[in-house]
Amino acid sequence: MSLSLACLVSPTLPNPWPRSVKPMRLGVMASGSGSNFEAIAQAIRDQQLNAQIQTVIYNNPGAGVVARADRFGVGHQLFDHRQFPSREALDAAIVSALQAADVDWVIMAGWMRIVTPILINAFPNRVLNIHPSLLPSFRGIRAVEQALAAGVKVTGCTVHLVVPEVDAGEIIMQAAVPVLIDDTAATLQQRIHTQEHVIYPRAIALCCDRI
Ligand SMILES: Nc1nc2c(c(=O)[nH]1)N[C@@H](CN(C=O)c1ccc(C(=O)N[C@@H](CCC(=O)O)C(=O)O)cc1)CN2
Ligand SMILES: NCC(=O)N[C@@H]1O[C@H](COP(=O)([O-])[O-])[C@@H](O)[C@H]1O
Repeated sequence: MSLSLACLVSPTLPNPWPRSVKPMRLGVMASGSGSNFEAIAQAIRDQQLNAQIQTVIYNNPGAGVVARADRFGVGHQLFDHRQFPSREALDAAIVSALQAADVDWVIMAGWMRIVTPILINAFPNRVLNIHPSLLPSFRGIRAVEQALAAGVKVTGCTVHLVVPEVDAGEIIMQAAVPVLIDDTAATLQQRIHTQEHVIYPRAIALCCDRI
């Protein structure tokens, strides 16, 4: 099955793909709370995902992902973007850390910085991102607020490959949620989050088993 068909695959179906014998080695990049990191780590613990998280890269001191990583015994490294002279310098440092951890896939889980070809080209077709809309609608930051402002009745989340153009890479999997009449950004974000935590581990399993 080509990956482009994968977006038709229900995230709730049992994974029909054969498991890789060797666990895939993941590097997770996060800027915030880390609930998607936790969903991935829990899926691994539950043997729903044949992978291991080698390291968590985060850019905001005090990000909630640190405590979650500690709870799962996963190491973490701070790369505060404000301490680097350029995007390129930040990305080069992150690439070195990811390569030192010998990761196969880079998993962006709420990484709120635009990355450069330095990072993307270091892991060709091996960088994934989760976005809180049904791409190509509502690219960029504040996608949930964009959907509310647009008055759409259905939105959702998307797992896609990362390319230099923001939120424009091949779509791997999507899930839709209704927008309710009394939704706030917080209530809609929560509904989307629930679906993110379902599809991200599934999408990673799909991608890792295609190698
Ligand atoms: N080259 C790419 N970089 C990133 C992608 C991508 O597809 N290509 N996905 C994003 C994730 N993302 C949306 O899903 C996203 C995150 C952040 C931004 C952004 O404009 N960031 C600003 C800073 C915003 C802030 O600090 O609050 C910036 O980097 O200047 C856009 C899209 C991850 N990166
Ligand atoms: N444009 C990127 C973007 O908005 N990403 C979003 O950040 C959140 C991170 O939550 P988490 O830290 O709890 O995983 C997620 O909802 C993800 O879709």
